[in-house]
Amino acid sequence: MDILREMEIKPLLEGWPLTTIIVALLATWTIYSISIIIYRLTLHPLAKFPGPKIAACTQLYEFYHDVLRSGQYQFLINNLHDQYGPIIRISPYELHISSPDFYSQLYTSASNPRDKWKFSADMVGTPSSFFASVEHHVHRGRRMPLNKFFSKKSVYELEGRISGHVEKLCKRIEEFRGTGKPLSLRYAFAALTIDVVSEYAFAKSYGALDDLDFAPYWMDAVDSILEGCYINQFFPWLPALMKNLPLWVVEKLNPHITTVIKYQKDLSEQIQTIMDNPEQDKETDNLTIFHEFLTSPDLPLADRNLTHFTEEAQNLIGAGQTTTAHHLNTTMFHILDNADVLARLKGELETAMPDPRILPPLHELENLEYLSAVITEGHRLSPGNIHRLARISHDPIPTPFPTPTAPTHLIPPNTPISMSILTQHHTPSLFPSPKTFSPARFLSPPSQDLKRYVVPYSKGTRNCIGQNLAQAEIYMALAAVVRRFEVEVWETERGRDIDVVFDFITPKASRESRGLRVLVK
Ligand code: HEM
Repeated sequence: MDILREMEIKPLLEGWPLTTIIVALLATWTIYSISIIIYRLTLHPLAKFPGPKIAACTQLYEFYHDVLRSGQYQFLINNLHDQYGPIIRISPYELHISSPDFYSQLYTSASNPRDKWKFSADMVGTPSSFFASVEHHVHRGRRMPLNKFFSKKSVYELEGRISGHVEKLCKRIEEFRGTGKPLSLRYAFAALTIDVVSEYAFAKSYGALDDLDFAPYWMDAVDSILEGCYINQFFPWLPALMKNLPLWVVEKLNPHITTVIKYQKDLSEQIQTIMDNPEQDKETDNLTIFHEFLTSPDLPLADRNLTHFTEEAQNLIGAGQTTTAHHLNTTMFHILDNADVLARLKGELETAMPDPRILPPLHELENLEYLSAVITEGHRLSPGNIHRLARISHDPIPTPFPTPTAPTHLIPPNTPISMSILTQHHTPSLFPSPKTFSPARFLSPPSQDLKRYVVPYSKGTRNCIGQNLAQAEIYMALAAVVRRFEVEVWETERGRDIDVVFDFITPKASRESRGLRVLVK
């Protein structure tokens, strides 16, 4: 075979100078690229949809804005909607929609299944997790065992685990009272959320609230993993390669990763112990997600292994920590930054918590009208997940927005279609002055209708599995901190420290941001 191949190729190339071969290859590549571009602009099923031509021609446009400019495409997409309308082509393959009424058509229940787009599933570098499962049925099988664990009922049952950590947070805040020493609420809240999610899911708190400085390395580690999300997307083989590199090389490339690797090792050991004896702890309070996985008939056999469990655990920690901490940090800033909001919230909490030392049960806090409005407005103004969430329908979807260039009103099947929570929450026709923090917009009678457009946890089969846990943390922490402490914002500016300027799936403020810092009086 080899001799035959040599005989065919050799005479063909013999006598050709190297430059001629390179020029021929380049010419072939150029002709191929031009043909692809012409196809994408003319005959491609998405050719009729509006949007910048450069985005339709090549994904390098997205690469430029998300990889080279660090998570900037989402913000540009918002501006592109002003220019091109509610449905736009943002890459050769993907459409983005800004019409809030389309949300429930895209993020649907199991009776109208959607797949995830592999390109966006690759962002987190955990291919065997349910978050990154592409096909609807694979996702269902992997997520099913945990649905019960994170249900509203389970959260109520485990309320004590959460409030215990809120009490610990308050004790730590107390240490700063009257000292004149600034307290980083950003790291304090992040410590709370990592302790809660680790205790809730793995029955083993990471003890970040016990650390003198609130273990900032946890948040920094999760942040640094998330900053790599676009690299993972464009080079999906990279996370697997990193896992196989010697530790010292990985540490050189990303010093924050040491915490994560150590934590993954701890987690693997804990999982292995449970795998060796899944019946252990069954009668105690120490049930973990791994017990659920191992004893659930729903989890496919192929997924009952250490790699799968570790990836699920890693996602829960990452998703559970930064998102909830972001809400607490941002919302607390806006409460303190708006004297009337603070006064009204304190008034409501004084009635609900006559003895500030006693935190009412969660269901009572959830019935407080103003606290609920503040929390919803916090989600609206600065949602914890701002990246566009792409879904694929195997059937064509009718679009309600006719455009001169897309007269068929049908989105072709198998097209990645995305919407973004940030775009939706900042729609001025629904939320006038969208950048203003105004809980009152959710108080007047039309508010119930307005609330359905606030979708911080997304919708449909792939909505946030941890939303009941997150809501519980947020209600308890805000109620306790606002009722018990007089705090004053310290050297924190909205533009520099709070407002979001990067989309790394979760939102991030400027590089100079130190988060919310306060003095406790
Ligand atoms: C304010 C807090 C939170 C916000 C705003 C939030 C937001 C979201 C959103 C928008 C999604 C959908 C992502 C997608 O479609 O790709 C999601 C998924 C997810 N969230 Fe959350 N989340 C929060 C808290 C939590 C917590 C506390 C946990 C952990 C217990 C968690 C675990 C997850 C997981 C595992 C998924 C993947 C669900 C799936 O693919 O089926 N989240 N979250």
